[in-house]
Amino acid sequence: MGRELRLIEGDAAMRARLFKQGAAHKYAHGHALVLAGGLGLTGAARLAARGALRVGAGLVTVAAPAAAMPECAAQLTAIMLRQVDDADALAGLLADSRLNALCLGPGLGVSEGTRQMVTVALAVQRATVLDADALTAFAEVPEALFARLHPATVLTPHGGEFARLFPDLAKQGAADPGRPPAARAELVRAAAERAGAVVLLKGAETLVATPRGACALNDATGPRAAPWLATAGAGDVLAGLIAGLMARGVDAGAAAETAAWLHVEAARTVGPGLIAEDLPEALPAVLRELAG
Ligand SMILES: NC(=O)C1=CN([C@@H]2O[C@H](COP(=O)(O)OP(=O)(O)OC[C@H]3O[C@@H](n4cnc5c(N)ncnc54)[C@H](OP(=O)(O)O)[C@@H]3O)[C@@H](O)[C@H]2O)[C@@H](O)CC1
Ligand SMILES: Nc1ncnc2c1ncn2[C@@H]1O[C@H](COP(=O)(O)OP(=O)(O)O)[C@@H](O)[C@H]1O
Repeated sequence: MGRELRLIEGDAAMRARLFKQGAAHKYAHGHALVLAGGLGLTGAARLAARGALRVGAGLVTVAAPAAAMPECAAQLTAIMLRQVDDADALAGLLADSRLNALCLGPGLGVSEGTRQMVTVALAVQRATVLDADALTAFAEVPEALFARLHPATVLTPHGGEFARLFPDLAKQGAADPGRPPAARAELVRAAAERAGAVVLLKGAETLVATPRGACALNDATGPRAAPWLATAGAGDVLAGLIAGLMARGVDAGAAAETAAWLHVEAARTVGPGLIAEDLPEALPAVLRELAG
């Protein structure tokens, strides 16, 4: 018999981890850092950063290379901005241990520079989300990535990215939407065990597996269907939501599950016509409804 596949729900445990209490100041709610790509490529990181801020990280900073600083500065207000041109500069910035959750990948580019930044980020052993180009950059050398991962890392591949890192598991149908989630869950568990990190495989039926063998389903079919979530940048926002929750101290598995659930609720609040920018802005209504 297969192992349990839990359904992610907006329950009391989720409420307990989402709502801020008491008189704590902003640093008590964590500081998320989102790495941005070059000129003209910063939209994805800005979407992620906005998600991190809306989900309650106390502070969010975007780090961008020199050429992209004016573009970011023109677009960011509550979100802070720092210049980071390469892996050495990132290492310098990370000397500030208050930057407690990192998000790398959206719009970052598939390059040696991205691999070096991922390596630096993983070396400091802080809560980290790796998405998009941070995954694709290791397509030729997935074992080099897995060797550096730690349990506070969340990988958020879509089906294509999953196949680049786990080609054998993809061939067995891990990301095949025609297969039942319970069958796919075993393959996503195998991915998480191999990687030594949480793996969130995106789709209408998103699966979240931990390296210890737990697996949960965020079901966006049937009554929770939100097909309009298949829009450019939606996954970038999801990566930011996870980073924001981890900045607040939520562990990797719970952060991935909670973010996936909120993401679909936000999409359902907006409805058809949704674009990625709408997702962070829909969060206050989702959180209000969840609070009851
Ligand atoms: N506003 C912005 O700035 C935005 C910036 N963005 C940034 O762009 C960068 C590239 O990201 P990306 O995801 O668009 O492209 P890529 O990594 O080449 O993968 C796409 C290929 O994979 C395959 N594929 C298979 N299954 C799949 C699935 N389930 N879902 C999706 N794809 C699937 C499929 O190939 P096929 O199967 O069709 O041959 C497809 O052609 C990245 O940095 C991202 O952050 C975007 O987020 C958009 C908004
Ligand atoms: N048919 C669908 N129904 C519900 N959610 C979907 C559907 N298709 C994709 N999604 C969600 O939309 C997001 C797309 O992310 P991704 O593929 O990374 O796009 P991008 O790179 O443009 O941000 C994921 O969170 C995924 O779970």
